[in-house]
Formats: sequence, C-alpha cells, structure tokens
Amino acid sequence: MSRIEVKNLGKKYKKYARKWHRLFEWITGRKKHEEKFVLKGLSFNVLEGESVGIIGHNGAGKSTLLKILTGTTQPSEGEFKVNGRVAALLELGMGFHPDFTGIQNVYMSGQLMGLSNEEITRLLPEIERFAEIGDYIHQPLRTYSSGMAVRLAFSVATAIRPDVLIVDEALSVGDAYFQHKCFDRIKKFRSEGTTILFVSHDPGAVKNLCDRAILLDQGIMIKEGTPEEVLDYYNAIIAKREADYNIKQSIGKDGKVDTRSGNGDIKIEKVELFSGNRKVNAVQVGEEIEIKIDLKCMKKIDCPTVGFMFKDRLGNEVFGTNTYYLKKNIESLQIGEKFSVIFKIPANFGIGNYSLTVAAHEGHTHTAKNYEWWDHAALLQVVPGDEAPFVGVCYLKATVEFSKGVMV
Ligand SMILES: Nc1ncnc2c1ncn2[C@@H]1O[C@H](COP(=O)(O)OP(=O)(O)OP(=O)(O)O)[C@@H](O)[C@H]1O
Repeated sequence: MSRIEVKNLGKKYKKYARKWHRLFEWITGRKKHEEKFVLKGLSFNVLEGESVGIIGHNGAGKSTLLKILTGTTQPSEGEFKVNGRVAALLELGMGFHPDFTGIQNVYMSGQLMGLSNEEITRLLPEIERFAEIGDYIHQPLRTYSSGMAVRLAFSVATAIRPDVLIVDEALSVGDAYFQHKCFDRIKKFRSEGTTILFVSHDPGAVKNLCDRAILLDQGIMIKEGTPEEVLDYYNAIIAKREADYNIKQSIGKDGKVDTRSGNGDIKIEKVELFSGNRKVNAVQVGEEIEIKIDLKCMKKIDCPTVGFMFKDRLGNEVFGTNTYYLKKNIESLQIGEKFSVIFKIPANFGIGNYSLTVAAHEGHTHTAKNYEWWDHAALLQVVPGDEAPFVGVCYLKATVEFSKGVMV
C-alpha cells in the first residue's frame, strides 16, 4: 500500500526583476514577471513502512516538496496523496505561542494535530518525560531556550506513532543528547511500520535510516536508488564544475553500483590490495595490508593528492586518509607519466565486508578539483584471526584488570 503518492508534481513562483514590477503588473494588468519552476515533473511513491531520504544542494527544492506534502503550500501542477495519520517535524516549535506555558502549548499543538483534550491529558506525562524540561513546562514559552522549545515540540509531535513521518533536518537542532533521543524514537517508529520521508544533509543519517534515496537538483529528480548509490552520485556532482567532468555509474562485481567521476586529468588505472607479497581480497582482523593505487597523469599536474576510504556494507565511512593529510608530497608530474601510491594500514576492522573508495584530487578534498574518484574500486573481506571475540566496526586491542575492593 502506498502511503505517499506523488505524480508530476510542480511548483513555480513568479520572479520579478524589480520590486516595482509587481505593483506595475497589478495596476496595469500587463505581465512583468517570469515564472520559475522550483520543482518540476516529480513522481514517486513511498510504500507502507518504507523510509525514503531526500537529498540535494541548497535550493534544490527539498523543503518545497515537504511543504507541499504537509499542506503548507499548494503545488502549481500535478497531484499528490498522503494516506494515514501524518506527523511533520518541519520547523519545530514554530506554532508555539510565546506567552502560553509549555502545558498550554502542548494542548494547543495537540489539538492542531487532531487530538482530543482527553487524549492530550492521557499523553501529557509521557510528553513531559520525553522532553525533559522539568518545571519549565509550567513557565511561559518565552522563558525557554531554543533547545527547550524544540524538545517540547518534538515530544508533542511524536507523542503518538504516526503512519507517515515527515522530517526536515529537525534532528540537527538541539544538543547531541537530544538528537540521539530523537533519532532513536524515529528508528523505533520505523521498526513499528511508520513510513518516513526524511530530508537531510547528513549522509550518515540517510544511510542509517533510509531504504531508498531521491536526489533533487534544481527541482528535478536526477537520481533514485539505494542510499549508498545515490549518495555516491551526490558526492560526485558536488565537485562538478568543468564541462568535461564525467560521472559514470555501473554495476560492480558484488552487484553494487560503482561510481566513477572526475575531470580525467589523472586516471586511476588499477587498485589492488596486498598482504606481504600476496594479492588479497580477504584478510584476518589486524593483518597488515597495502593498498596499491596505479595512476596515470593526462596533464602536467603539480602535487596532486591521492587518498582512500573504507566503507562498511551500508556505505558508512569507516576509515580514510590521503597523501595531503599524511604530508606526503607527490612532486610535479608530466603528461603521460605513470605513478603508484601505496598506503599501509593494519586491517583493524570488525568482521565483515568493506568497499574501498580511491581518489585523486587537488588539496585536502575533491570538491575544489576532482581528477578521478572511484567508489567500490575494490572489496575487502575481514575474517576472524586469533584475537579474542569482539563486536563493532573496528578492532581496538583491549586489556582488562580486575581487583576486589577499591582500585587505586
Ligand atoms: N516563497 C518563495 N518565493 C520564491 N521563491 C521561493 C520561495 N520559496 C522557495 N523559493 C525558491 O525555491 C527554491 C527551492 O527552495 P527550497 O527551500 O525548497 O530548497 P531546499 O532544497 O530545501 O534548500 P535548503 O537545503 O537550503 O533548505 C529556491 O531557489 C528558493 O529560492
């Protein structure tokens, strides 16, 4: 069953070159504006229990989409349907009245959510408990810090598990402790079957929470797929400045999507993993590995940076570094010159599968100039060695002591 259905949705605004054009148009009836689409031809469905992340640059149209879906603004064209009880975590606390106490605001926003006074009274202890603002709940809202208002607003908006939860960066407000609490509640809703539409600039949050992601660019959906594939593509377009910048996605050996992007000034020719002199794709926890990257310069380039990143099976970044951070200067390279970079690390990873991203770019990150970036260039399987069993994504050599009484 579809919880959210969006068909050919579009939103346009009138754009006036001068302020007085609007008045002129109103008085004379003569058109003085251009129409600018900020969303165009958007179609997608979100099924019951599915969790979808919306990503894109500033101004891509993410908030506009959520405002349409929550009824704050009307679309200019197309249709949409949201089925079931909706909770929207958009501008948290915006509807609160500064002169009302916390409790009065809870009743007011609860009523706006369609709850009866009896229901709100029943939910109040849990709302207070989750918000953790103590006696402030009896004080006027104007005495609250912005963090307290957000805590209360989140607590009310999520007092009942909704069928559809619409979240716009709401988790980036408040302190780290409360962000964790909010995230846990959202994850719990997800596990209980709530459909989630989640706008975020945080790749980690999208990978953690979403089954699927949609990439918007200038109001148009340019990519839809697994969070990892869409975020890799997003990472590639961040650095797109030159006309001859290429982005290619293809299915790799493990069935996942390889993303290669860059202006081609340096080509990554080969990526291999070694342990000793042995070429490997599986190692034991803690085994020393070498990451050998063979490259070719297609232009004269001074001091490029070469780097790598291991990601876990969900695409979360586990460890990465580059020649810039390690202060290894790669000297001036001539057209056609080949070179190799070898990184050595202990595979102190948790047991599981990891993908390797490698890149050649300018400076400390690829956003200024990306010569070539290659996601899923190699795969590494980490298997147990003779270390004591452990859990987690990294292996840290632990020791333990025990004594009776008080340890000094
Ligand atoms: N009321 C408005 N009148 C005119 N243009 C608007 C209006 N509201 C939004 N826009 C424009 O619509 C475009 C999309 O804005 P929107 O806020 O949806 O982007 P976004 O992807 O949420 O960006 P951000 O990540 O910065 O929040 C922008 O170019 C913005 O300037």
